[in-house]
Parts: sequence; C-alpha cells; structure tokens
Amino acid sequence: MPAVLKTLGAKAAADLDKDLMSDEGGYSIDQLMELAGLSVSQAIYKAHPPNSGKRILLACGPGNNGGDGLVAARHLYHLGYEPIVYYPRPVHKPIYDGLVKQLHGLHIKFDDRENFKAIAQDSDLIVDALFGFSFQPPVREPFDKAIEVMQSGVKPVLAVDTPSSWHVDDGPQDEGLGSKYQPDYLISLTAAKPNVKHYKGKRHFIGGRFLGKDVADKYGLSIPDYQGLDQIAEVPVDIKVEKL
Ligand SMILES: NC(=O)C1=CN([C@@H]2O[C@H](COP(=O)(O)OP(=O)(O)OC[C@H]3O[C@@H](n4cnc5c(N)ncnc54)[C@H](O)[C@@H]3O)[C@@H](O)[C@H]2O)[C@H](O)CC1
Ligand SMILES: [K+]
Repeated sequence: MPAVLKTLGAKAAADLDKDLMSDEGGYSIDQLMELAGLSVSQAIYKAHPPNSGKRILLACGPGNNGGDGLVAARHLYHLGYEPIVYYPRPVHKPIYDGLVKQLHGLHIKFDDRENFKAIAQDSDLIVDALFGFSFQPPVREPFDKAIEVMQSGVKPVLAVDTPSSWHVDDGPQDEGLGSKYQPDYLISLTAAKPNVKHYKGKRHFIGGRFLGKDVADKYGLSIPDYQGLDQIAEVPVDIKVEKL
C-alpha cells in the first residue's frame, strides 16, 4: 500500500461509478452492488470473525448503500453468521425487491421495530449501511435514532463506504446528531472518501478488486495490494490522506 491514501469526493465517486456502468464500461449496478456487498462481508469476517459473535445487525438505508448491506447480509449467512436486517424504508425497485426476496428465501430475520436500541442490544456488531456518498444532511427519521445508537457505542460498528451522517468531504458535523459518531471499523468501496481523515476507528479496509488499471489511472487511484482470495485490502489507519 502506498504511503499516501488517495480519496474521491462525492462527485468523483459518482462519476467513477457512471464510467463503470457506461456503454464502454459494461458493468450493471447489480454487479457493482454484489461486489460491494461481498467486500463488506469479507471486512466483517476479518474485523469480527464468527467467534466474536454471530449476530450481525445490518442497518440498511433507502439507497445503494443500503443495497450493499442487503447483499452483505446474504453473504454473511453463507459464512455462518446470523444476520438481522433493519430496513425500515424499503424502496420498491427490482434490484432491492430481488435482494429482499433472496434474504426471505434464506429465512433471514428482518426487524424494523421503532426501538433501534432494543434491536441493537440483541446483536454483536452493527453494520452501518444507511447512507453512502449521496447523503445530504440533516438525517431524517427514522434513521436519526439509528445514528444516535451507533454513536452511543452500545455495540461495535462497521461503516460501509462512509460513516452515515458525515459529510462526504468534511466529516462529522461540529455539533448535534452524528458529531461524536466514530465507527470502530470502516470499509471504503473502490476508493476512500475525503472524510476518512476524521476516522479514528481501529481498522480500515478498501474493497474493489475488480477495478482495472485504466479506470484507476483516470481517477489517480492506486490499486491496493490484494492478497490471496481477498476482495479487500487493509489500509493503516494513520496513513496520510490526499483528496484528488
Ligand atoms: N463503487 C462501488 O463500489 C459501489 C458503491 N455503491 C454504494 O452506493 C452508495 C451510493 O448510493 P446512492 O444510491 O447514490 O446513495 P446513498 O445510499 O448514499 O443514499 C441516498 C439515499 O438516501 C436518501 N437520503 C439522502 N439523504 C438523506 C437524509 N438526510 N435522510 C434520509 N434519507 C436520505 C436518498 O433519498 C437516497 O434514497 C455508495 O456510497 C456505495 O455504498 C453501489 O452499490 C455501487 C457500487
Ligand atoms: K454508511
């Protein structure tokens, strides 16, 4: 891993996804989401192996970050975990409906009780898949309760792509909801986001072992040194951060 971590702001990250899904890029959103969710499941396996507690609460938001969480829930089941899905605002598009059906087919538990704290207390790890790089503050209900609970430190948290409620470039708000939110683990998808400079957690992973050199070069990214069968690579948490 190079000595400097290059990051992509919200617009650049969205542009990169658009390039991948262009006629020339040839990817579909389903494929990218599948790869993202698979990476998330591997980061969980590394940071919180099944013998640390199998009950993984996946807090899924209404966009593609939530979709990554739904995909991860399926992979976690097959890795021997007991996923529990909190998905209080399902969006009825074929991609999300299909992912939900796949989880029902595995009898994975959904728990959308208003009392997110009670749901969290029954879990060993919370996965923050509420919002990714398209988040616009402030957080609307019912997701505000989930942010409060994740911020309280009641259970360890792994954030998907970016800690939800943080500004993608600037990080946490100075005060109010989410200002003290610090997940224990983070997996950045394809590239870290600039707000990673505010991340003070224990471990940071990058997922995206499908990105080719041409696209990486276009966005000034370095391809991490992936090992073995891993879809993810670990980045030192004290690495110097550079916005492209
Ligand atoms: N490159 C990759 O590897 C891939 C990453 N993916 C993931 O997709 C997200 C970005 O997804 P997007 O659908 O653009 O948006 P978000 O999930 O970030 O959230 C938008 C969603 O949330 C709603 N919303 C926005 N602000 C608020 C708010 N303040 N309160 C409540 N709701 C809000 C908005 O209406 C939308 O519905 C990226 O970070 C990755 O995690 C993809 O899987 C593709 C591959
Ligand atoms: K998130």
